[in-house]
Amino acid sequence: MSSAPPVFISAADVERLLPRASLLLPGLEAALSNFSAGPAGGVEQPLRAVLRVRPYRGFLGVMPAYSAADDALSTKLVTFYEPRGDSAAPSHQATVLLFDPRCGALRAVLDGAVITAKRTAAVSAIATKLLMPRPAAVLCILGAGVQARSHYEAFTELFDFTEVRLWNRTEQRALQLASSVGGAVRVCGTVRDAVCGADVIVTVTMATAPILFGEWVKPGAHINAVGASRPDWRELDDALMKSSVLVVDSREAALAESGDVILSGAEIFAELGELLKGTKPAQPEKTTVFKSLGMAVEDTVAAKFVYDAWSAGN
Ligand SMILES: NC(=O)C1=CN([C@@H]2O[C@H](COP(=O)(O)OP(=O)(O)OC[C@H]3O[C@@H](n4cnc5c(N)ncnc54)[C@H](O)[C@@H]3O)[C@@H](O)[C@H]2O)C=CC1
Ligand SMILES: O=C([O-])C1=[NH+]CCC1
Repeated sequence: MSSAPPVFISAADVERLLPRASLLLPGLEAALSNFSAGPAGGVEQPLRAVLRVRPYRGFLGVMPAYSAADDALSTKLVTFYEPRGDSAAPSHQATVLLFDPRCGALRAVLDGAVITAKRTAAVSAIATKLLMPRPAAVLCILGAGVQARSHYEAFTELFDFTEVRLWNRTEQRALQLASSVGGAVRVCGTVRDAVCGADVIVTVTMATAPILFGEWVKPGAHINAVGASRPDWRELDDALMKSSVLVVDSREAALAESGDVILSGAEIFAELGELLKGTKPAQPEKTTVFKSLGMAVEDTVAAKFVYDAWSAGN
């Protein structure tokens, strides 16, 4: 049973087998609900271990999870490094190991970068579906890297925005992203101009201090706060954190890892899984923040999706 060597699934093959983040929505919605159901939900997921690579301002995260509903066992190894002008390497690199949960044998080694990009955008889309104002016309993305692209692709597929705005710390990078995607994107020179009147805002930067301020945000807007995954890093200011209904992927992780949550002292209203289960109301009429840190079980769901498609000969 354990003798077959593991398969290696490259980034190109993950992209081919998982062409759209939206394919993950049913599996991720179920996994988020199961996670928030506690032990009865059958998700085993410890807080990730994050090791510092101090001389290089880098981090290595180890993210294991088992999902009984999916009967899938995996761990992701993800490195993320603060921006350095001299490095051509992507800021985030990842590998997912998928095991046979029945015997512990390693079945697949998958490139984790595409999985991370797509599952994160899919989870933001799940939160947005529940929390965005109705109607929602203007989407604003702050950041122009890997996650900015995956969020642009998922959100323009799933929602009917009439305008998409983009801001990045270096405008050139925003212009490059805007010209490489299919649709019309307005590149803005300041965060304030970009978010003014926006219905849905996505923050996907490597910022370590707030870039988005509550006074600029339209009441009732929904924000997906995806960056700032260290306890001393910020993307959102205290005013925005404290005046919004705050939804997180994992309470435990938010209280241990999110500078926006810890340093603002904002109260967590619910986990996304609780909104999905209906045990907490979504409140789309209010200003809402979904603080995403990324969960191992999301990678488990995505890796199993890709491995099953690969095994089926697709
Ligand atoms: N919540 C989740 O599940 C996940 C969150 N992330 C986080 O999302 C964020 C974006 O990740 P990627 O797109 O992969 O990174 P990336 O390196 O591809 O893009 C980062 C973007 O942030 C900008 N940036 C860099 N330093 C900045 C600063 N000090 N202020 C404002 N902008 C700055 C860069 O110009 C670039 O456009 C990161 O914070 C990352 O850790 C990444 C993966 C999963
Ligand atoms: O979930 C994830 O893979 C990550 N979250 C923050 C950095 C990487």
